[in-house]
Amino acid sequence: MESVTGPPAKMAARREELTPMLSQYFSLTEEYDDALVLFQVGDFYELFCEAAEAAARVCEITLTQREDSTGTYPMAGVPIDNVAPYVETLLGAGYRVAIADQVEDPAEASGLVDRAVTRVVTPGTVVEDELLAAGGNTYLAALAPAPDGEEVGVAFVDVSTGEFRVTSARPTVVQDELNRFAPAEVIAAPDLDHAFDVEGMRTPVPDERFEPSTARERVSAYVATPESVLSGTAELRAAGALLGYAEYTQGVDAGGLAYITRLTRYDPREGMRLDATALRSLEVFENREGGDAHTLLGVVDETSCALGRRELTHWLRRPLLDRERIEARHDAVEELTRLSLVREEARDLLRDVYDVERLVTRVSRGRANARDLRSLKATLDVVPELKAALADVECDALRERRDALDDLADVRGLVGRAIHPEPPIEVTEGGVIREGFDDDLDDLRATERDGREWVADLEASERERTGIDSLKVGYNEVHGYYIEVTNPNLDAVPDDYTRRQTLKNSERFYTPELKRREDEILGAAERADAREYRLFTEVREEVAAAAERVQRVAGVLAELDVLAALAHVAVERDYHRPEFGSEGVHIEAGRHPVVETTQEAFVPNDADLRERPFAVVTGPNMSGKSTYMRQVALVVVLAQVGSFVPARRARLPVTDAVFTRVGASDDIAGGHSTFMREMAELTDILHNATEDSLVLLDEVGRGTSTADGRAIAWAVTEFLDDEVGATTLFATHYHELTRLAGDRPGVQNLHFAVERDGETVTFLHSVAQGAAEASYGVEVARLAGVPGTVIERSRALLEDGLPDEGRETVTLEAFAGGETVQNGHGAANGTSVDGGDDPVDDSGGTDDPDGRIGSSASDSPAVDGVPTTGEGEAASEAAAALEEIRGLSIAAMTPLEALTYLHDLQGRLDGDD
Ligand SMILES: Nc1ncnc2c1ncn2[C@@H]1O[C@H](COP(=O)(O)OP(=O)(O)OP(=O)(O)O)[C@@H](O)[C@H]1O
Repeated sequence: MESVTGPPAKMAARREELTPMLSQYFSLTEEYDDALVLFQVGDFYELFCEAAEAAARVCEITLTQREDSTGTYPMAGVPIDNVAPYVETLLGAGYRVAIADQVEDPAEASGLVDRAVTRVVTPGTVVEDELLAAGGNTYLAALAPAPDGEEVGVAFVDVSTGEFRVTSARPTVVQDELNRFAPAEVIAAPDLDHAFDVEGMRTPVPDERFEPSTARERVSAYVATPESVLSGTAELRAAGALLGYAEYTQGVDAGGLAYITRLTRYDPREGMRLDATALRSLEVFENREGGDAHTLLGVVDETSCALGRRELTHWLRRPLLDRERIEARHDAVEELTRLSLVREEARDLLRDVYDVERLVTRVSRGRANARDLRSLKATLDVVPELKAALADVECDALRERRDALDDLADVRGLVGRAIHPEPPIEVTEGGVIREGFDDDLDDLRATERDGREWVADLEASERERTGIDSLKVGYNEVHGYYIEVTNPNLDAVPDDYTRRQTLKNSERFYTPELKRREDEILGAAERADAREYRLFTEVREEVAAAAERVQRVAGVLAELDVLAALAHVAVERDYHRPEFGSEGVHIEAGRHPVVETTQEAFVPNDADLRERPFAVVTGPNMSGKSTYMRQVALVVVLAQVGSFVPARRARLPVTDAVFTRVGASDDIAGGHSTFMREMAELTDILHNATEDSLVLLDEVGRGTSTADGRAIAWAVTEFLDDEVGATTLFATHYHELTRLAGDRPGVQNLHFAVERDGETVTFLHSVAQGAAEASYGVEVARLAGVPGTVIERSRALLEDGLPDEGRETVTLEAFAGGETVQNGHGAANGTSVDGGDDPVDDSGGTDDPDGRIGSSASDSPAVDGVPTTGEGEAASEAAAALEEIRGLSIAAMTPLEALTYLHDLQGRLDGDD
């Protein structure tokens, strides 16, 4: 980023000559040198010099010139009333924004108005409602290494809700946690060696924030004995630095974030390992295009309020491992599926629940207005009703939650008595406090009211007294109350009228009594407004003192909302309660929770992985392989989240991790080649999967040559079966893998069959035992219209193997852009490897170290036996073709595209097209 934060160079050069206001601006930019300072001048926030230019560019606002003794410089401003969208744009462009407010009433300032930074807005510390997604979380994270360097402490806070979590673990686990929480901003200790992969902004902070003594002091401001909550200095440093930085951004002193009451240390092993790759490929939160339509969250999110939605996201992000806890959730869901009236009543009541987690943080920060307090009360009013609705529930999980609901009668009562039911947004202009709450206030308002009534009656009485029928009594801001008499009636004006204002057709007057009343009314109103504000802040502080209790209630409401939502989904979508056992995965009539909602007739499928936990899944493209594999994983995930599952019956082991290596995920943006990425993901699985894990492999080895890919796939299967014992579903086009089932008792073949009727092929989408036929690719090619001769030739080659095996051939090394190890097996000749052959065998390859083709084009298998049009021409055509092939991205092509391309190429080499 260009250096537009910090003090402007131009001002630095002429520091002494700056006007007092710009000098103040300059000091603030020096102090907050990692942010753009928005400097309040009246109703605008202004920026100057380079900062103004940057803001003008990013926010598309007008740049103006300002002139003083130091010369001219650019200035840009945004209205205070509508600052949120600009802040959002600046954050989006990678800036932090320091809000420098006037902290003194300009009317009372003797000279320059005092200004101070009241808030630094950064991506991870946003609290403004306009900038936050409802029902989501925005996390800030801090990382600090343990003294032994083995573990890393990591802390997360959501400044808008007060959620605070700390843990420490090995770097790979910490990386998983970072993926799970996806913090919008991260700070790291200076001695952190390990590089973590995060998308959020990395913010440098002063080293001392991470010093153990500073950090300890900071944490102590929130929990009496940090050691009772945290384990080890890494956690302490991370937590302390995080709190320090969060306080800095909110402009408060140590301990000032009073609503952070739940500093929780957690163990990452409490949750199923579900890394970013798995979350992505299972489309839990985002679909493959990055949108939120057609995701697991989208299907099961039947929550009624933002609290519930946020909680559900947590649950999905961290499925449980503890069977008791999981089953307690299932008990609750089950009971709620039965008690449909209770469920629907609860869901209805929960719709009136506001986002109290955020409300209460606003209350604690002294930012809540009277409407917020009313919303809080409206939410708390739900509690007794909800308790009543749940009066007869029986399972422990629901009873415990119901009983944990504190209806906070004191807080509700206070807000109910004190705050007007429909208060204005402003809290300084009266109308906020209810009558009857405070005698002094009532007296003041009575005086005001009496005065106004007297004025209201004045018109009639003065008309009568003066006999002027057109006489009017009015009020304006500048002159106050007046009696208006039109020019023709001026003769009738009594002596006690004093002239106040002359208009074109009339004169305005006041009387001594009117003046006295006016002073009384205005004085009473002003004092009443001030008193109301004081009373309001007192009420707000009293509510803030109950923040921890409110947050606990919010937590229980959130859980009840999720349980009711899951029960609703179970009923609506015909999900059933899964059981747990140790025999292995067994799902009867399972469905893909998302695909079934988009498909007119979804075909349910069984998955029996008890005896043979490793399944090689074959079948043509589009037959349903990956849908099937994902549905098994999603059933497992949903079960451990505490949900019922889309299956007639499911008996499952508790799974410690779901790993996926699905599709040749294009990670061009990430700078890795597809194949490298694929192998990196595979490495992670092979190292970390256990016999309690579920592994999905889809098309492993696709990014390299067929021979390499097949060899890797074979070896991976052996390793997972022999060494790991994980439950595995492996979809592959390498048909020879199906032979493994013959030798290995733990491996089974499953396939997706299609029904053929003459020219038409119907995908049945149903899984069956055994391997698919090998020639589906050729079949699909035929359906797509590849010429008959090519099809016949392909069939012949499939059966007999490619001609001239052992001769130098075009190796697929060229296809992979030179990144693979050359292997002698050509693209297709592997299909002829018979039963006894070891597919990893590297014999019979070319020796050409460059991996280029050998002698002439006529050596290539594709032109075998085809007359050439002339040696020289053919050679140059072949060279051009090879060059083209080298540039191809095979991994990005479908088999059909590859086949069509080969066909065209053949035509060109034949010279007859
Ligand atoms: N059980 C099912 N019932 C109905 N339709 C299904 C079913 N499974 C899959 N489909 C439909 O078939 C389409 C293709 O499924 P899927 O992507 O799982 O096939 P695939 O065999 O993995 O294909 P490829 O090998 O090309 O990746 C899906 O988008 C879905 O619309």
